[in-house]
Amino acid sequence: MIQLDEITFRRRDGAGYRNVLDGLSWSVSGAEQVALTGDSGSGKTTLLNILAGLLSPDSGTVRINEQAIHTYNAKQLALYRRTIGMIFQHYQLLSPLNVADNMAFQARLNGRTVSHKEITIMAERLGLGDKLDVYPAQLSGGEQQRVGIARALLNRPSVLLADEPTGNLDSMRSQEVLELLMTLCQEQRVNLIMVTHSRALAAQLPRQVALRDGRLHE
Ligand SMILES: Nc1ncnc2c1ncn2[C@@H]1O[C@H](COP(=O)(O)OP(=O)(O)OP(=O)(O)O)[C@@H](O)[C@H]1O
Repeated sequence: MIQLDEITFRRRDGAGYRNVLDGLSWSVSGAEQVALTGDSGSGKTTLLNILAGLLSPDSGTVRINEQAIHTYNAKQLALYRRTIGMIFQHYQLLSPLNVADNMAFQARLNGRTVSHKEITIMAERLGLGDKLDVYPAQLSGGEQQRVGIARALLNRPSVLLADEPTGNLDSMRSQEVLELLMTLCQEQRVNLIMVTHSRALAAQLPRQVALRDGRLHE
């Protein structure tokens, strides 16, 4: 459950400032899957970063599952960030760890025990069943992307923020990864917010919103 009210976020623009987000309000119910679209520079990544607690709005309120994160201090935000999942175009896998350990990394960092069985099941679902012992450098871009998805989901997040999660993949792979992401989020009842430039991908999510002039349009 996400509730944003009257969010304003400004960036320096030449000599002055510009409101990238300008009185933005938005409500997303639990486990809803939403595609976030908008022109380049419209503020999509800024909005994801606010939802992730990486940026604070200049004004307005941000409630994620009843947590008023706009009131949080740095320590509280760090704890909050552990409860959400983030998938970015650059998957940031850890090169000295094999696929299995990369998958479990985030959950373990949060003190959650991840069994080998859990890792194996997730790997099978993502078509990585025979890759658990190999290292990121030996994987294709699509495989690395799927390890990133597994890592986020094994952490059992309540919200998954995905910024162009299929950005580096060809259209067939993008389609595959999107379908997996949607299915797994549905099964785990995870709120999925996915930024994409692709109309074809956006159209497959049950809800689409476009960021324009600092606000969201359904
Ligand atoms: N660190 C920064 N300092 C100043 N301005 C920034 C910074 N990061 C982004 N901006 C500006 O804020 C605006 C929104 O950027 P943002 O990255 O959120 O857009 P976006 O919709 O995600 O774009 P894209 O689709 O190209 O990734 C842009 O005008 C950008 O130039």
